[in-house]
Amino acid sequence: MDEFALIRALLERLPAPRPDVVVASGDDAAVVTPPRGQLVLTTDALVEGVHFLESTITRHNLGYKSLAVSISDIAAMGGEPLWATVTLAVSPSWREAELAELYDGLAEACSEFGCSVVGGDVVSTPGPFTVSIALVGKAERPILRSGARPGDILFVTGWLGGSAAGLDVLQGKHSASPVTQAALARCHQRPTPRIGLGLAAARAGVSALNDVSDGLASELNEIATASGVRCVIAENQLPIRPEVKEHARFAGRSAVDYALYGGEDYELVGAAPHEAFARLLAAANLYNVPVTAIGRCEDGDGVVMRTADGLEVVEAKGYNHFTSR
Ligand SMILES: Nc1ncnc2c1ncn2[C@@H]1O[C@H](COP(=O)(O)OP(=O)(O)OP(=O)(O)O)[C@@H](O)[C@H]1O
Ligand SMILES: Cc1ncc(C[n+]2csc(CCOP(=O)(O)O)c2C)c(N)n1
Ligand SMILES: [Mg+2]
Ligand SMILES: [Mg+2]
Ligand SMILES: [Mg+2]
Repeated sequence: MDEFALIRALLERLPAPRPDVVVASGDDAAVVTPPRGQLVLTTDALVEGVHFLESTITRHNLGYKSLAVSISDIAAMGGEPLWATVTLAVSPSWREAELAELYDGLAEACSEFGCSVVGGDVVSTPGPFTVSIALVGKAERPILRSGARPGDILFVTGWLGGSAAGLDVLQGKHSASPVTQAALARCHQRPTPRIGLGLAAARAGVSALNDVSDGLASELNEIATASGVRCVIAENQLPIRPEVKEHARFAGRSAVDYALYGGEDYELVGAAPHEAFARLLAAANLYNVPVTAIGRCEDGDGVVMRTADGLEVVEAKGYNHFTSR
């Protein structure tokens, strides 16, 4: 592979940039026109062997997911994505055609979510393949993790547990039916960042927001710590994906564990005063994605869950890069 021919071939896969991009790839840096409001910046890396294996994701879906997870962080700020840079550390085991497939997935996510790749870097590595994406977005009223107050309602968008159960399926741990397996694999490979609901949350006056990358337990603990509140959730209110319950029965695991500790669902979890929550629910009708109340914020600290047996402490023990393996 020639570095410069590779870059040209990859750029051909991308859609035309947004109108606010003055100079995209091709010069020393990109040039963009700043929007009104505030800018939000995020970056995340996906590493072969840690975030994916050849058996757990296609090249196309890896491109899609690597942008989707960064968009999810912008959504969790109540913002919308604008411009991305993409860094590839390519190991010798990868061929140009596989990188082109990855770029097709990236291009699909750019078109679907309205953002542009404006630059990047390609380097060789003796180590595992790595894709790292930096993303700039805009937010008129950024929603922090620290704004939750006692009395606020805790809520989560969409469905939980699908990604971790999907990873089980993709690693050969079978679940009930082929239809269930396909649905769970899709959750793992193609998460949908909740941009519309994040914007609706900002307009509604939601007080705190986070996205579910490491697991609901971890994200709620981050809100509790940043806001100085106690999060009290109810086990029987968690919106666990029905296919996860089916898979969990076959796997002999608890469906609630997938929801609390599995991670990579890229749903939004937040807190809102009653009136703001009512406004969010009304707006959510537009998006065909449920918004579910899962508990309340109280005075105190930490996260607890009401179960049939009483209150259980929910530790911050989701995915952790330095303790999970
Ligand atoms: N190497 C670093 N240098 C500076 N800040 C960092 C670094 N790594 C993480 N952070 C910051 O720490 C905070 C928490 O990072 P973390 O990666 O846990 O959040 P996240 O991206 O929402 O979660 P996830 O990576 O699980 O999706 C973020 O504000 C992030 O920008
Ligand atoms: C092969 C394989 N093994 C395990 C996992 C699970 N996993 C990896 S990183 C992570 C948290 C999110 O990443 P980050 O915190 O870096 O944003 C999770 C849940 C996977 N996806 N693939
Ligand atoms: Mg991160
Ligand atoms: Mg996040
Ligand atoms: Mg993480």
